[in-house]
Amino acid sequence: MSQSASSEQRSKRELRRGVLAVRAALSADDVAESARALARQVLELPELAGAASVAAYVSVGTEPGTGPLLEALRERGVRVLLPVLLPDNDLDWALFEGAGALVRAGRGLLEPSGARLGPDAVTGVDAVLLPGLAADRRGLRLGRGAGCYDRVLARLTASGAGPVRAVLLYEGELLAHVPEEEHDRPVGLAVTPRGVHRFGDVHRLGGGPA
Ligand SMILES: Nc1nc2c(c(=O)[nH]1)N(C=O)[C@@H](CNc1ccc(C(=O)N[C@@H](CCC(=O)O)C(=O)O)cc1)CN2
Ligand SMILES: Nc1ncnc2c1ncn2[C@@H]1O[C@H](COP(=O)(O)OP(=O)(O)OP(=O)(O)O)[C@@H](O)[C@H]1O
Repeated sequence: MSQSASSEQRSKRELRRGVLAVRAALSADDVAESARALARQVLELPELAGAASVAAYVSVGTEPGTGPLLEALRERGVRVLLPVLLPDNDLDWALFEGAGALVRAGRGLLEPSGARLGPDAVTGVDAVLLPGLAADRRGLRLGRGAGCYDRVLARLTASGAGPVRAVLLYEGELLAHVPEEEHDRPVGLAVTPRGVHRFGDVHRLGGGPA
């Protein structure tokens, strides 16, 4: 198990490098245009139509952009929770209260400056929009490698909460296969600037909600 896990870990590292190199070549205009398109795609999701609360993230650099999306969700009256990175790589959460209430944090991140709601706050939302670097047709997702969102997905499962889980990606990051470790849990959909990709329950691995 440790043998195959470490080869999967090496594959994950290589894949992350490749995706980040492609993202690094995007211009600021590319990122801004994609962010607008991504906002349109997410806002049109029927899965989000009745959502009162959504957990999202504040994009930085060339990540799939969430700026226009965060503003639009807030305008809709949606309660938007944003992550705050904890020293052990778990995530705390605080409310999005406008771009002016975001502060520079470690590791190049922008985080909300308001009251912390606790790591379990994410179990009370209707939808979670996850950052990621790639996903495959089973819905398995590759993240930055700190395991932050693996913890979030595990926490959702453990609590029995069933929010929509959607990873935001660029189109080219939808792959036939991403390396899989035992702790990986699938998401339900991927949203890109071009469209929505729903992953069938038939491919769902053990541990997820029915
Ligand atoms: N915009 C954004 N916010 C997010 C995440 C994310 O991927 N994107 N996260 C997703 O989990 C969480 C923060 N987790 C992080 C974990 C590790 C590193 C990190 O190791 N950064 C490198 C430099 C940048 C990089 O490699 O991409 C470092 O500090 O060396 C950054 C964020 C919550 N907030
Ligand atoms: N539920 C969990 N609790 C604590 N640590 C975990 C959990 N799930 C995974 N991890 C740890 O997180 C580390 C990174 O895992 P992995 O490489 O799959 O990250 P990732 O999914 O790419 O990143 P992220 O979840 O941050 O987006 C691994 O060492 C793994 O053991």
